[in-house]
Amino acid sequence: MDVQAGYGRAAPVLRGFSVAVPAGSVVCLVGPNGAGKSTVLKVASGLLPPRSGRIVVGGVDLTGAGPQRMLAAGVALVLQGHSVFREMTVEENVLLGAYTLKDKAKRAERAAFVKELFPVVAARWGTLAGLLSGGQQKQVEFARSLMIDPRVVLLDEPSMGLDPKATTTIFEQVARMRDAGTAVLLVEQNARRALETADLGCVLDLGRVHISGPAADLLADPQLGELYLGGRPGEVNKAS
Ligand SMILES: Nc1ncnc2c1ncn2[C@@H]1O[C@H](COP(=O)(O)OP(=O)(O)OP(=O)(O)O)[C@@H](O)[C@H]1O
Repeated sequence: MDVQAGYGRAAPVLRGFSVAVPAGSVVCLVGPNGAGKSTVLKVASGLLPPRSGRIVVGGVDLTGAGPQRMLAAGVALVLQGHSVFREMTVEENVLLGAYTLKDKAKRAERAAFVKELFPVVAARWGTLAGLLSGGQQKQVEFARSLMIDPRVVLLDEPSMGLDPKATTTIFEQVARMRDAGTAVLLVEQNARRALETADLGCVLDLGRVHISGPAADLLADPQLGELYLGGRPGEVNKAS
């Protein structure tokens, strides 16, 4: 809430930024390159302490908490690109997400849950993760992030580098995570597709919220479409 944040002595990237991610919803952050979308995720996951403002998780003020405390409070981060360990099996990769869970029964329960949620993960459980396609690896990362039963998952560009078919699957899986009870804060270059999956959208510009509201309203706003979503859906080049 009202977060100012930046890097080193440089001018702030976030200048009084606020976003709420209600339980059971996907919130999509949209904005031009360099607007600070990834920075929001770094602040929310405890990787970058805010210069001012507050971070509240489930009603508890966690401002200044590092990544480990944020994780313990139920904030999981899925990084941009691929972070599976290619030489380890899918099972080993997924179970890494549960290293803070000491209770074996709870670990097994969560593993069964993520296998049900992500059928590909279950089907390739014993396979080396490096042998999976990019979209399948991303689902392994989703499954790993859900092992701690997080309140909120932060997703940084999950469709990056994926072909259209894999992108569709990934957005379907984001919706399934939400439907299974996890709140999601999603950053995507593919803003239109992401807003189609999201419940709420928030446009970030110059370090502040430019506009926020139901994702469907943002998608329907012609001005936003021109500025941030690469034109209207299905719009053809009028000059041709
Ligand atoms: N580790 C860093 N050190 C210094 N400056 C950084 C660092 N990471 C990001 N920045 C700067 O912060 C600003 C916002 O970057 P950020 O990655 O949050 O934007 P973004 O909206 O996610 O952009 P993109 O869509 O291009 O990924 C940029 O000007 C960037 O150069």
